[in-house]
Amino acid sequence: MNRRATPQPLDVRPVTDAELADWTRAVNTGFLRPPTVPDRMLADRRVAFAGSRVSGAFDGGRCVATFRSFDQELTAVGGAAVPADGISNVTVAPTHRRRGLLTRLMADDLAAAKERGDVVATLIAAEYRIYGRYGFGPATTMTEWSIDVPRAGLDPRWAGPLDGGRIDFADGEEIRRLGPQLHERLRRERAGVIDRNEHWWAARTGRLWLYGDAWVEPFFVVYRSADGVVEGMASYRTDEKWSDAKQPLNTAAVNWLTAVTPAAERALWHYLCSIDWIATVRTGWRAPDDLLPLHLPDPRAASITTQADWLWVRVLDVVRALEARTYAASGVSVLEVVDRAGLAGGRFLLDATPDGASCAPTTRDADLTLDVADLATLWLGDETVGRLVSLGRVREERAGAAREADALLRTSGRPWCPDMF
Ligand SMILES: CC(=O)SCCNC(=O)CCNC(=O)[C@H](O)C(C)(C)COP(=O)(O)OP(=O)(O)OC[C@H]1O[C@@H](n2cnc3c(N)ncnc32)[C@H](O)[C@@H]1OP(=O)(O)O
Repeated sequence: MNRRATPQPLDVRPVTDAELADWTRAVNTGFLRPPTVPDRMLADRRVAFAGSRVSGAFDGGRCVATFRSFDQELTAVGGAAVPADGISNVTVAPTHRRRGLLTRLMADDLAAAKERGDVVATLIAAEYRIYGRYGFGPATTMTEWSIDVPRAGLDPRWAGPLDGGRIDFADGEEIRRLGPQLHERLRRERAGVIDRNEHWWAARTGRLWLYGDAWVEPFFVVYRSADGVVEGMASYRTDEKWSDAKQPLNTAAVNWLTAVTPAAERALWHYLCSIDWIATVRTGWRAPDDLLPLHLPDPRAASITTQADWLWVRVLDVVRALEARTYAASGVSVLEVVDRAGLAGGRFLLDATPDGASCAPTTRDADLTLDVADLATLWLGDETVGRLVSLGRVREERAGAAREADALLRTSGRPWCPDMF
């Protein structure tokens, strides 16, 4: 008789230290990477994941689903950081897909994050259609440009900043020493930026091997102002490519570039676009309103290679999320927030002024009805209420309410999350 065995219930739970190798093989399998986990990478992951909440699903002792979350800080509009539940390493083995494993892991993690008091959860989505069902909305956009250096029109004889500032090469040790302070300055100013812990700097300077192939040292440069203050930094790698006619066709690919003053930003891009042999600069993950193209005498030399949703946010606490950000004007808006998961929904009165805001549950009539995922999309300022009304995603309960809400939520720049996690 041809009878199928009754499936055993899957064991969904936190992963023990001894199971980390099996868990990491499962992550690699889910991400279509060679499953082998080199000993050094495993040891380094153990260090980097020490504070993480690592969980998985097991079938007959084998790891078939993975999930990791960790404490993160996300900068809201205006510069205040909110506690976030950063989510990463989400995989379900192709042999166990579409049985609700991700849904179980996500529900457990979001409930725990809410319980801990996190204001939002965050992730970078592999595919657009996975996470909306769990209340996440796309909250920042990433743009990458490719710069055709000979067409850009920057002075090729440039020999460094003319404002008294200077650019110097740095080694990994210097980047680990100087980088964290620079990033702290960036994240006090820019909505969407997340914190970088010591493991982030260790992994980007060869101290920890967490992902991908073995370490290849990039170039690091630091910009200092005339009075010696570090205001910018970049990491980039280059290839070796020459045409048959012996013309250099090399590319400089930026891993990350941080600048906290206009002078630093101008100088670092000019530097990258005037390195001998470099014909193309790939900018890495920038904000869609990055000034870069306009730094070039011919902005058309910068063509967009990628533009896509980047950081996804899930609001867990509407009151704290709305009170954490700043507002462009004074006004009141009553929001009916719909949350199918029952974590954050309700009707809230936002009373905003440029000097501060309060938000509280209310029984007043709603001005706008929206899903918790759309609230996340609006929260960092990368979208407008008016556009979401046109898309049929936000319902205007009172004529003019969308325009009034946009006047409050409007921001002068778009949010930017420079990091993948
Ligand atoms: C933050 C990050 O780490 S992003 C990385 C995400 N991981 C990947 O993309 C790796 C490859 N994919 C996978 O590992 C898995 O397919 C996952 C993790 C995306 C989904 O896991 P599953 O356990 O199959 O999801 P689950 O069964 O809980 O699905 C729940 C619902 O989401 C839907 N869904 C799941 N994955 C997708 C997808 N990629 N696209 C569209 N819908 C999806 C399912 O169809 C299901 O819908 P239904 O309830 O209407 O039937």
